Amino acid sequence: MVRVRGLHKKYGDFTAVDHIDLDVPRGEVFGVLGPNGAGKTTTLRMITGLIAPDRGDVVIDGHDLGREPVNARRVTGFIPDRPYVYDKLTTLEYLRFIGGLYKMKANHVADRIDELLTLFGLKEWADSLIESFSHGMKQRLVFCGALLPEPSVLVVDEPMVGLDPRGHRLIKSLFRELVADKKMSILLSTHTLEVAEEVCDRIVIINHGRIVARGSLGELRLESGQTDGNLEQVFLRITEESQAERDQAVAERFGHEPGERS
Ligand SMILES: Nc1ncnc2c1ncn2[C@@H]1O[C@H](COP(=O)(O)OP(=O)(O)OP(=O)(O)O)[C@@H](O)[C@H]1O
Repeated sequence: MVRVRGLHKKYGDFTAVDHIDLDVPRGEVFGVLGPNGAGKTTTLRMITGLIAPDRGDVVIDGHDLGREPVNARRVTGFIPDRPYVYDKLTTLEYLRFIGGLYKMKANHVADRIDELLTLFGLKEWADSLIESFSHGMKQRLVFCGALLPEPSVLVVDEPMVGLDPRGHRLIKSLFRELVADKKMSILLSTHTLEVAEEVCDRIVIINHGRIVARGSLGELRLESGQTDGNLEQVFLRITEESQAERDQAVAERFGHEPGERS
């Protein structure tokens, strides 16, 4: 499970993530939604330990990321928004390299690789150089690499980019299968709201680095007043309302600056 408390990150004077609290139990797909620049990637990268927060705590399966970074990362799989892979390796070399990093036993690595390449339709490219792969094939390979060590927490940033419709279907059903036996938690950020609607048990909506709504789709519908709406309608209503509240707060604050009063 994932427990996040008071996560905060500034870039210079700009606050990218502002006091985020999250709890993701095992067996749950948890969606992190928000407009461009809302702070989703920064939040997910802090949860995986790739960016250090200015303040706040992240605990992964009982391991505090600040105090036990290796133990916390050992159980975390990360699929970033762009597939960074070593182009000059073959599929097998790349996956064996990952197995080595996680100190997996060679026969277990071989079994897992076979299983994952079959699942992701890459078996016939096992000996091909990654540089010959399309964007979607690289994305499938990144999924294989992240799942190889059987993480208990999977953090996924924009998983659908580059995938064809068959890939979309595979990933959506895979997410539900991975959490079905309650051994894994998935934290997922996406702009593809149809995917979030289909796979997420609960959702937070972030805007300007802050959580502006959280709950199941049903709860978000109630909160937004869009009781029959789909997630897109609910998302647009909530983000528009939070933007209007923010604009009003800024106007009130700066509209009453001493120098501007008559
Ligand atoms: N390294 C950095 N230096 C300065 N500002 C940054 C840096 N990384 C992110 N930001 C800023 O922090 C804010 C949040 O960025 P982030 O990438 O987390 O947003 P996001 O919600 O993932 O957006 P998108 O949906 O467009 O991918 C943005 O305004 C971005 O410009």
